Amino acid sequence: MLRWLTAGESHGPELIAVIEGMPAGVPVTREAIQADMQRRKLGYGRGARMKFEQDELTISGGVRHGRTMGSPVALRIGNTEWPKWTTVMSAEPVDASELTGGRGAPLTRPRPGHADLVGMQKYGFDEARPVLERASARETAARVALGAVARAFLGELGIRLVAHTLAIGTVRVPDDAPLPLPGDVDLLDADPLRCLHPETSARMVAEVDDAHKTGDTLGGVVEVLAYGLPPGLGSYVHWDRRLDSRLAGALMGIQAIKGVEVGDGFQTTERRGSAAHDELVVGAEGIERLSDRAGGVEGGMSTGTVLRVRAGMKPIATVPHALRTIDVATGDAAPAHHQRSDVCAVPASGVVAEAMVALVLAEAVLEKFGGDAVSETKRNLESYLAAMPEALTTVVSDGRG
Ligand SMILES: Cc1cc2nc3c(=O)[nH]c(=O)nc-3n(C[C@H](O)[C@H](O)[C@H](O)COP(=O)(O)O)c2cc1C
Ligand SMILES: C=C(O[C@@H]1CC(C(=O)O)=C[C@@H](OP(=O)(O)O)[C@H]1O)C(=O)O
Repeated sequence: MLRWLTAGESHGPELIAVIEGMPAGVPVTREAIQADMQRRKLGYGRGARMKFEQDELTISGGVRHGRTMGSPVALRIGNTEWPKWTTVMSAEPVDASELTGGRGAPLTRPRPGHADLVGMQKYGFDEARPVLERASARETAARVALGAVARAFLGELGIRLVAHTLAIGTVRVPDDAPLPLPGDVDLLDADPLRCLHPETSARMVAEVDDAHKTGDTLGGVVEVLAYGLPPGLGSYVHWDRRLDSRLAGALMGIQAIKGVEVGDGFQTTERRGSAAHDELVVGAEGIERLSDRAGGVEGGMSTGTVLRVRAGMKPIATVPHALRTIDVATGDAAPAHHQRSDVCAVPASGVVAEAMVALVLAEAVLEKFGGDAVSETKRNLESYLAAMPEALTTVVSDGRG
């Protein structure tokens, strides 16, 4: 069983992440995790905070000499901005007089579209600070750190992931553009929007500029691809064991994600059955699918073809051209609170989505193949594939072709 948790607030001293159930022998280094966290900070349209705040990673447990030991992997991500927040976010009680102005001023004008108002109602707060501190997507730095460990584990089994930006607002990569391969990650990271289609990327930049100029914000769509999966991860036997259900839950669990598609998703609903599925033929190396509309999942199980899932992000709620709200301290109409914000965080969401998919796949792999050491997981996976009757063998796409 693989389980993981994160803790920590947006302006607290640090984020904490723990993953339990990772086999021994997985290569994990501070440098590799830090590199993934750095990728999450990229993207045209991110706010100033991404530039001045640094993620300071410490591996506090579970790793020795660059390899996991089978014990819980514990990670700390220190926040270099903490010295500015020691009073506002102090764990110890502070005097009310210390919280009167600046950062300490009560946030009583909840932002429509953020967690502010309902969080106050639910947890009994009279201002939004304690709500937004945890609702904030700052927490996704911890998920990306855990996802880096999951990705390293999957990498040992030949499973490789890549995420890219498919749309920013209404600007979308053409349907016939080639899919990114795992080897394209550096190219994607070098693009301002993490988009592999240069013409579309340039239009996306213009779209972000326009939203910025008009005091507005943007959402979009990201896609995650996983290459090298064996058939049979997940199961059709129960709803909560379906791989697509678990992927959808994990992706919807990312702040601001409002829709998930597997494969061609909603587009499939517009097709007739004769043009909606992936027909099977016998090829040189076994059974092949003539198309990949299903996105690598049939019956809640991986098919062994490329896994393709998409997540749709709503526009950022902290709109500079502030939305109408109520000041809950006075009951009067007021503009929503706004200090600074991302204009667009879709490219970062792609990196987070990749981490979430890696965590779900790592869990599904361990459920099927087990293993206290990654070498054992690998042996079990190989023997499962070797024992597959020839008449049932499909070609696994490793993303090299
Ligand atoms: C990477 C990332 C960055 C985000 N940056 C902001 C931001 O700067 N301002 C903002 O209001 N929301 C931002 N959000 C979205 C909010 O966290 C999210 O809308 C909020 O937690 C409410 O949750 P919901 O949108 O799922 O209802 C970001 C989300 C992600 C994934
Ligand atoms: C800090 C991060 O993202 C933050 C997520 C976020 C939100 O409301 O989700 C709001 C912004 O923070 P602030 O309101 O303090 O400017 C983002 O910068 C991060 O991704 O590391």
